[in-house]
Amino acid sequence: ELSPAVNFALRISFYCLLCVVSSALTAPVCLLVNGGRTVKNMRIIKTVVKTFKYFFGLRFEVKGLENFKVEGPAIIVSNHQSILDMMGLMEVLPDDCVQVGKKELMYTGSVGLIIYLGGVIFINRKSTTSAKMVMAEVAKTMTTENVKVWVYPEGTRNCTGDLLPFKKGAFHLAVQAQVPVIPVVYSSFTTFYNPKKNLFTSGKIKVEVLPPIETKGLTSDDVSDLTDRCFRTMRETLFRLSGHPSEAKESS
Ligand SMILES: CCCCCCCCCCCCCCC(=O)SCCNC(=O)CCNC(=O)[C@H](O)C(C)(C)COP(=O)(O)OP(=O)(O)OC[C@H]1O[C@@H](n2cnc3c(N)ncnc32)[C@H](O)[C@@H]1OP(=O)(O)O
Ligand SMILES: CCCCCCCC/C=C\CCCCCCCC(=O)OC[C@@H](O)COP(=O)(O)O
Repeated sequence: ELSPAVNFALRISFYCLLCVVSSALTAPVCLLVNGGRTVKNMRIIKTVVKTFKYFFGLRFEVKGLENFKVEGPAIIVSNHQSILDMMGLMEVLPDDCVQVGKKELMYTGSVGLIIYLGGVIFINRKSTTSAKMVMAEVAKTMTTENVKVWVYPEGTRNCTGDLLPFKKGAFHLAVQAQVPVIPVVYSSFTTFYNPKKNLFTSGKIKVEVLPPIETKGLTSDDVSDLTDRCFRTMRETLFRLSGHPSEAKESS
């Protein structure tokens, strides 16, 4: 019987190896099929990544996919718990949707290459000015190229079972492009995944795509309210999906 620490390290290493090897094998396919960096590669990447859950005994229960069916572009915002989120992302990712990621991801070898080929938008989190410039450019191109953009508004991974305060970039982007915000919430991983306790077992993840929040007519003055509204809705949903004790009491 392996100790929990060894077992955890082995499972995480296997996950990373799977990402590295699959990326190395998928990158040439993307290049052959689509010729270079394009969001179309995400369809190929998605097909590969959707098989990963079977290796780890993870199950996804998805509700509200119909909420993605908005006409034209949108900003999708979701909670970010772990590097495992990549599986949950690919489970529901709509076509023609790119993600915003930290630029450090570009330097992860084959994984960086596949992320680059998939059209991920890289931002420098250490420079608000340059991040804002990149986001403003995205606001323009998402309309002309008709793509959706997926942002993790917490800006970093957080596996506490709660949300970190939201950064405002995603909501500025939505208002600048006058496109709806679609929140997506994943139930807390804490029952089956906790790096501090060396816990990583099989488990079920509930996912809910919430109704789009319109931003037509909103200006930069409304960004804070929009951010708060999304935060509150997503936090309530997170607690409901995760069976949070205080929420469970309130709703019973
Ligand atoms: C085959 C197997 C292969 C595997 C392949 C898998 C592929 C999957 C790819 C998955 C990629 C996932 C990547 C995930 C990540 O990397 S998450 C981390 C990076 N993402 C983010 O950080 C996004 C969220 N962050 C933001 O939106 C921030 O707001 C940011 C733009 C980065 C700026 O950060 P910061 O300075 O910390 O921000 P604040 O929000 O506090 O803003 C400061 C003030 O500036 C104002 N602001 C912000 N943005 C804008 C804007 N666009 N226009 C105008 N003004 C803006 C903001 O309002 C603040 O001012 P006030 O306080 O309101 O006065
Ligand atoms: C051949 C060279 C090998 C290099 C090693 C590469 C190892 C890569 C291992 C695993 C890849 C996991 C999938 C990556 C996609 C998930 C993106 C992600 O979750 O990034 C974290 C970022 O959102 C927030 O960063 P921080 O929480 O602030 O930090």
